[in-house]
Amino acid sequence: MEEYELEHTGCARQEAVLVRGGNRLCGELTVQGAKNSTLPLLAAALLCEGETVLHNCPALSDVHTAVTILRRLGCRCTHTGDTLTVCADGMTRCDIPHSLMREMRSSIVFLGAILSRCGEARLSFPGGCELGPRPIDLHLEALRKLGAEIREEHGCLLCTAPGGLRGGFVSLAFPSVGATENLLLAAARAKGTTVLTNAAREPEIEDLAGYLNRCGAHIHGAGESCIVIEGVPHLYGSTYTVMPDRIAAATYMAAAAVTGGTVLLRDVNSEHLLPVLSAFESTGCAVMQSGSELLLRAPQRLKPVRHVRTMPYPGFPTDAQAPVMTMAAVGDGTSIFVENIFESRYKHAGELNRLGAKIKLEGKVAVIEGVPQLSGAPVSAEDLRGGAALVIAGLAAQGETQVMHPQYIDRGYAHFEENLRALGADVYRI
Ligand SMILES: CC(=O)N[C@H]1[C@@H](OP(=O)(O)OP(=O)(O)OC[C@H]2O[C@@H](n3ccc(=O)[nH]c3=O)[C@H](O)[C@@H]2O)O[C@H](CO)[C@@H](O)[C@@H]1O
Ligand SMILES: C=C(OP(=O)(O)O)C(=O)O
Repeated sequence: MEEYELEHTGCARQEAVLVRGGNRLCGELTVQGAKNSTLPLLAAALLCEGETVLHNCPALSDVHTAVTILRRLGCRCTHTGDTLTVCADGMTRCDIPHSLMREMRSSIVFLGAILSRCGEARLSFPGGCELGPRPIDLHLEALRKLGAEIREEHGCLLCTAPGGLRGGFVSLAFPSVGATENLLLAAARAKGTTVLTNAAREPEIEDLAGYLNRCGAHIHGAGESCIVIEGVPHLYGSTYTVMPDRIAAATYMAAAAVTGGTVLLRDVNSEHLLPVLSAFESTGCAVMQSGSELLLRAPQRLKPVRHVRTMPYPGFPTDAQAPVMTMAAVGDGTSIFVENIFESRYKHAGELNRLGAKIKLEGKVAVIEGVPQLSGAPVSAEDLRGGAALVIAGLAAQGETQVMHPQYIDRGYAHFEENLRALGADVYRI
């Protein structure tokens, strides 16, 4: 075992992804473990006595940040390959510095876990990709229902749970993924029973509950709108395999699709992908599933995607909106997208237009008139999925595309260029 040092690139600002378009992508790929599952699972390690051993952790800068937070809290973190081992028995602190909080949105899920473990927590507001306002009012409201006292001072959240957290009734005004996770983490060891209604139903919630239950928690109904958590006094660290990343899978499918290619993905949970599979099928792609494998075969020219409306799970995931928009951009006809989750998640559209796409925006609606051919140009990633979408568009474009600020892509895709090269793409980090 070595001290944890995942080989994330932590790249400097002047780096770019260089794509020479035109190659048809063909081949096989094993999909990484889910970022959005790994991060709350690492926070869950704080609640456990003994070691948490997580297999299938992707090598991402966000995972690196989560491990840095854990180490700063006094946890021991080691890794072998994609297995991370965390022991929180020697935890010494209950605060996270602003510099780490602002690195990623998921830093906020440490709040529920630290509060439960220490009875107090001090941290600031989380950072992450700019997708419009991303308040945490629902997280704080939910934790207050469990007895937390939270004050905001100079941008810092000062949280205590005098007498410990107690179970309670919580109804979320919106099925927020992060607020649901924070509540599961806070309630798992609270005194008494917590009932959460209008909970997020994303598969990552089930993964978190699955791990906590393996450690001794009593959580019922994860994956449904009503979750019941009977608090237990102790949780014991366990071994667990992170679920496959449904958004990474959709991204590689889109990459193959825009090049008229064929890709066989391994380690996929097709059930989690149902909301996006119909979008692929509407473009004329053939999709075949067998066990944990999924085969996508794209036609030479895609049909339009027609309609995409992002919604909480089981609706179409907002995280797949940008990659799928690249397919609409080269489809034979007009597609209409409606982004219902985040206020400002179309920053990639203007950059796609630089590559020759025809996308018009009006509020939450994007109208995409497919063009037969994109043409390479310098563009800039403004967020994680938008950055991946620009690389995908570059694969379909004639000539060279340079995508600046690839550090966004490193937040969510492990070995992105390497994986695309394995499928035949001409793509390099420069
Ligand atoms: C690390 C992680 O898992 N990130 C995912 C998580 O983000 P995240 O957990 O931040 O997303 P939420 O489900 O909380 O946010 C959805 C919507 O609710 C709003 N909201 C949320 C919390 C709150 O306290 N108040 C509030 O108004 C947000 O501004 C947003 O408009 O779910 C999103 C929606 O599927 C995904 O795009 C992100 O990839
Ligand atoms: C928006 C995302 O992540 P985060 O919530 O961590 O910013 C994402 O994974 O697409």
